[in-house]
Amino acid sequence: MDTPETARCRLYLITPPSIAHPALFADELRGALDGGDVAVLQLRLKEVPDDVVARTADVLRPICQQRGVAFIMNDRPDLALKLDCDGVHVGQQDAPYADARRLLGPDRIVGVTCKASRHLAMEAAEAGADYVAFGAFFTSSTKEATTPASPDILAWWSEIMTVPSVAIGGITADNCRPLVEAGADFLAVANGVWAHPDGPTQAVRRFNAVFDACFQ
Ligand SMILES: Cc1ncc(COP(=O)(O)OP(=O)(O)O)c(N)n1
Ligand SMILES: Cc1ncsc1CCOP(=O)(O)O
Ligand SMILES: [Mg+2]
Repeated sequence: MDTPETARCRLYLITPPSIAHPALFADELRGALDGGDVAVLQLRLKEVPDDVVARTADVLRPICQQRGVAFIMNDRPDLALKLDCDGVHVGQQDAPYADARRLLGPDRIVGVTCKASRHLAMEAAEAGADYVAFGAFFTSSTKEATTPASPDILAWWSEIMTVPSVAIGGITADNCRPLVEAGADFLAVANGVWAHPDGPTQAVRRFNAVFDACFQ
């Protein structure tokens, strides 16, 4: 997740909210990864029993890790460790950053939701978070209750901080350009890839075409 100041923006995929058949979703994931550069896949299954999360992780993690894509668990530092994930993403209602770091050690990734708060982001970065996540930038069909964020926060952050930023919330290949131009290091996307009318491969290709256009 290293991002020098001028680094090209990268995709941070988030799984759909439910995965009924991990083997079928694995094919969609392979298709998405065939579409171009992807930095991260976050496994985000809410209110699903741990054994189901574990079985899903065991199918998806090797696909990611074989292709150099970091595999991140949402919400649960304990599962991230148990299932040998590359890291965890924690929100303000989840385990505190310090607890996640203590459990996962210095080498795994710990990212923190900061909504639209400069204060939360400064706190997380000073505590040692590997990235700070801002959003939602657009209406999300994946998560209803969100805090509206404006691209200004990405521009402010990239001016003064080196810790990478992740932008999230309703992002598509068609609306993402202002976020990339404002300095987002990563775009976290669920629906904009898995529900793209032309499929995940094309979606990833189109995001990367926008990144190419902004970083040439
Ligand atoms: C990259 C990234 N950013 C933000 C979130 C949201 O986390 P949180 O606020 O804990 O909400 P839930 O995802 O748990 O519903 C995220 N998951 N990933
Ligand atoms: C987890 C989360 N947090 C804020 S918006 C969001 C959902 C992201 O999914 P989508 O890209 O489909 O809006
Ligand atoms: Mg959470």
